[in-house]
Amino acid sequence: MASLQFGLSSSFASLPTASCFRRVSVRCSGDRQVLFNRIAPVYDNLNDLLSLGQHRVWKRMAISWTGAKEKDTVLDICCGSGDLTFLLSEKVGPTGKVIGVDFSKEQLNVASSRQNSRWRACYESIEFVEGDATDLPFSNCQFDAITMGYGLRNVVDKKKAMQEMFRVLKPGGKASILDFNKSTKPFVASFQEWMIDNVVVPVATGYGLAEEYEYLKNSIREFLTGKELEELAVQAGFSMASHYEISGGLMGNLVVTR
Ligand SMILES: C/C(=C\Cc1cc(O)c2ccccc2c1O)CCC[C@H](C)CCC[C@H](C)CCCC(C)C
Ligand SMILES: C[S@@+](CC[C@H](N)C(=O)[O-])C[C@H]1O[C@@H](n2cnc3c(N)ncnc32)[C@H](O)[C@@H]1O
Repeated sequence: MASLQFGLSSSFASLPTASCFRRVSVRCSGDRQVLFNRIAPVYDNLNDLLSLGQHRVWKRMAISWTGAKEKDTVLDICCGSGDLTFLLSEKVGPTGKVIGVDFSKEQLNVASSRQNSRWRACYESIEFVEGDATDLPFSNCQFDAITMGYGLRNVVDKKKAMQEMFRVLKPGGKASILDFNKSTKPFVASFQEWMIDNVVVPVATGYGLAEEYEYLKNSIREFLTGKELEELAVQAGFSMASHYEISGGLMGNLVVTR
């Protein structure tokens, strides 16, 4: 046995170590949790750099579609570092209530640091909560409005996430779901993938996060088209569902009404 082990170990000795084949598996929820924990320290800066700041425009559009107003109680699902959570708090003000929920501890740590580092009265209304979009720790009909920015595409069970969104939203309330658009136009899809391959991943490689950002391409390929997202929302019980393409179809925003 020893010789066999020796033989095996000696033949393996010349092979590259497993770490050379480090591939980031992102098939299951736990893998995605690890991925977003890993990118948390650079996530905001890379979004600004790689979208030339445009992602802030897209997020403000998503907020405007919620109809959130002063004194509302609102929820940001898959809040990450809190971009949409902070924008919601500016809408509902200090008399409103905003909850940001995410399952990545590191993303929530960044969000809390941002909340503590720049004081605004409306930020006092924000609470960051660790939780899963497919099993929200909230009551039925608790929220006047909901946002979900670049989250649904990353959730493994999208149907359950949509059902949970329906459950916690008040009747007549709106949810605004911003994400990459899975375009049905070949040129748009090709441009999206070219940008990821030739701009996004090379830049991310400089941060040691090539595989984490390579995930983007397949996550969009495996996502739902705008029409399919509308169908998913209606199946979950929403009375209205409209998907709007933005920035030439690179991004999309689904607006649903309970
Ligand atoms: C805010 C944006 C993306 C957030 C985001 C979502 C994810 O699912 C990820 C998964 C894994 C790693 C990172 C992310 C992630 O950052 C959108 C803007 C940032 C994008 C990374 C840049 C996308 C570039 C566009 C394809 C083309 C932009 C053209 C023009 C500059 C507007
Ligand atoms: C691309 S980030 C988006 C963050 C933020 N909404 C924004 O617009 O920048 C996706 C976030 O979704 C979270 N996420 C993915 N799947 C989740 C799930 N099942 N439950 C809770 N959070 C999840 C990740 O941890 C990550 O913070």
